[in-house]
Amino acid sequence: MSDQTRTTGLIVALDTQSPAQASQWAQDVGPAAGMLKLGMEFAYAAGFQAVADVAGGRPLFLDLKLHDIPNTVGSAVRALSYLRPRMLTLHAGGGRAMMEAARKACDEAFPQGERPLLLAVTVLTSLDDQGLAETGVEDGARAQVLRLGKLAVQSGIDGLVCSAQELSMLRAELGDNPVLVTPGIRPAGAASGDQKRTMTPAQARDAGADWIVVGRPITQAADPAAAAAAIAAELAG
Ligand SMILES: O=c1ccn([C@@H]2O[C@H](COP(=O)(O)O)[C@@H](O)[C@H]2O)c(=O)[nH]1
Repeated sequence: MSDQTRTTGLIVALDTQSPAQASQWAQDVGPAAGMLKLGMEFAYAAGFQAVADVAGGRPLFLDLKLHDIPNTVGSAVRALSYLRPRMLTLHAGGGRAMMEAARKACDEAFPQGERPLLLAVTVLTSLDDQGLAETGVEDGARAQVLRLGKLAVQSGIDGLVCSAQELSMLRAELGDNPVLVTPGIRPAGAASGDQKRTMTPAQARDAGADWIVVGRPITQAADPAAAAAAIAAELAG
């Protein structure tokens, strides 16, 4: 069922170790990308000054998936505050105290009205039920996403990273407020690669995504600009 009041934006994942390549992709995708995502691969290889340079003032989704003891995660959030990301990720599996520490650090370290949205990663989209069972979670991805999603919201987290397959369940259980961001998006016919819980851009939009995250289907396309424009058009259609 399509939610006519919600608009779904495109976040492009700039997964590379090269600042020149990331900048080129950022330029290629232009305004089709409502946000640019830079994560572990880029930050570890190129450094955080390069993160700021590539974002260049455009809205930054800093996808570092923080996961450590509360004191360390809180300190990391404070240390990252100079980058002024629009969204910042941490793992919900770090637990209530860790998520509360991240939220407290955000409230203290960012100027009023400028704190990033904190997003909790529930179950990675590269995991199916079988892969998740190997980690000891035996009642499936949907149950775990809902459990962690509820915990994250109770802990002061603004939104969730989940697969589009869980969107309708989360909207029914948690309502309109949490910002729901879905990677694992594949246009019809695109290779899934290591992603297990996938949906198309239009399916994710209709299920209630605020943002979809797309990397390789854009960055590895022969024409990244055209690939991004096609996905933006699918979302708008
Ligand atoms: O559960 C998650 C959380 C984050 N990601 C990130 O999204 C992109 C997806 O890239 P594709 O090339 O479109 O598969 C990537 O940067 C991941 O780190 C995710 O895929 N799943």
